Amino acid sequence: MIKIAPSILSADFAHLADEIRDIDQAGADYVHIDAMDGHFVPNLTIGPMIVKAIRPLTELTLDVHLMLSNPDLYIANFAEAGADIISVHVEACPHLHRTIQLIKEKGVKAGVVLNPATPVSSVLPILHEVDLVLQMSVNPGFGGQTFISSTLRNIKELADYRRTHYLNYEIEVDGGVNASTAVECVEAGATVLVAGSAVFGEKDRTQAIESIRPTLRK
Ligand SMILES: O=C(CO)[C@H](O)[C@H](O)COP(=O)(O)O
Repeated sequence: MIKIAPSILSADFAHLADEIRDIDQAGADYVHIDAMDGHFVPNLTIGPMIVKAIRPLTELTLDVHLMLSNPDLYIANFAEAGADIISVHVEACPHLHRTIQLIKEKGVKAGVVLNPATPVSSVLPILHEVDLVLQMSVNPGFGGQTFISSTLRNIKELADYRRTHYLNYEIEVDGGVNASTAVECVEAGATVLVAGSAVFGEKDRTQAIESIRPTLRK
């Protein structure tokens, strides 16, 4: 089954608790939480305090995507706040292996993230250590952007590597995912689809989630 991870970046922050309960009842698998620092990406969003506030509202997996220049400084805070998965950008981690170990030592699943222009070769040495690889299909920082289809090549490469090396990491794709782009992502090998505006921009979240969840699987 393909997992759907609504990104709360597109939620109504004045009613965040209602938005979380709504996607929970609508069949979401993860709550995707984008933490941005105004330095690694040109936007400021969510910190550990918000993750802590969300934690008692749902038993869904809290999938935290750190778009921070120095993620090592904040991993403990996000883990203690209740994150289930913490993902860090390869472009932001000069000591990626150490950062991934730091996440795992906190008892949290570890993910590595690639920007659209980053080659898969940059994460090959860490793929046997991670639970998830997040392929950005837009340049990170904002919701509502157009899907960059050249990133499908990376998804295919990650899926091929997973198969040929008998690994189990999830392949998550984030940015411009909707009912039509979701099909190509899953055909390429993605197993988790992040969707912000395609879920929170719709009134009926059950229908929105089901229209994004393709039935086919590679
Ligand atoms: O990480 C992100 C932006 O950096 C968001 O999760 C992503 O853009 C989701 O929004 P949308 O589905 O509207 O493209």
